[in-house]
Amino acid sequence: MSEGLILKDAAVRFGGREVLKGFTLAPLKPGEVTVLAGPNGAGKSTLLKGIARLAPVAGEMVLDGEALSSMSAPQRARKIGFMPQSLPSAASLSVLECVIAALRAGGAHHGPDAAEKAMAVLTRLGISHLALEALEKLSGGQRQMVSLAQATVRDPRLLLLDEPTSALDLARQVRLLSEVRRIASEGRIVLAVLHDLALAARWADRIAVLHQGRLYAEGPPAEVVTPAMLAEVYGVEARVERCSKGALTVLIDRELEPA
Ligand SMILES: Nc1ncnc2c1ncn2[C@@H]1O[C@H](COP(=O)(O)OP(=O)(O)OP(=O)(O)O)[C@@H](O)[C@H]1O
Repeated sequence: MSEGLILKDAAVRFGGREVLKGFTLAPLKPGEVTVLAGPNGAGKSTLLKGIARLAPVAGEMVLDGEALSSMSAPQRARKIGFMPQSLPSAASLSVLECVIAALRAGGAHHGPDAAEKAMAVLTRLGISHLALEALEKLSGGQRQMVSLAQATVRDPRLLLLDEPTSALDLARQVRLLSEVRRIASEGRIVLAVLHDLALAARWADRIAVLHQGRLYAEGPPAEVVTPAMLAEVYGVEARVERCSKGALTVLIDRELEPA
């Protein structure tokens, strides 16, 4: 059995419009973090939803040798953790209850150890002090950390993250991405949408750039994040500078006139 996630010719149509067009990626391997980047409306969330079977997707999607389309919903829930772009807002539940509900969504952990497991995840993410707070009272950044707790509490084989750092301050961005790297290092597969390419370059093994529903480029960050890509895909004139430890700085000089 081949381990990893295979995405071949993924396509999504909404009405008559083709949003994702024959998207194929080199196999995503356990232990690796792949960042999916691209401009607004490129199709990134649609691809993640398609993998999680929350959007009507065609093409081949195979996880550890098994087609996602042939799995039952509970099987998929056990194998895939999905952190959506929109933050959780189940107002009447506490943080702990939300995370326990996410744990039970996979069909396992109905016993008293569910609370213990949920608390362990909250502690790892540094938000155990929020356990008994109502979700509606949390800040956007706090809710985003709860959303990660929900996506990871079932120890999924495949973790899909849609702009997981968009509401986080600098320290919590590092905390979240460190946790994501730790999860990957346990032999899990991670695919995350990030807009911040410098952040992506610092934390990802590979970056895939989606442009107008198609794969534009993929590879190690230093090979993918180039002034030519930034001009063609994002329409900006930019400089890319290498820093220490392989990190990149992206300096945007101006928006280019449309061709
Ligand atoms: N349910 C839907 N019905 C119709 N069109 C949709 C639906 N969901 C997304 N789209 C369209 O698909 C295109 C891609 O949207 P998607 O949300 O995947 O983009 P994205 O790359 O995640 O963008 P962003 O960076 O702004 O979050 C957009 O043009 C959007 O309007």
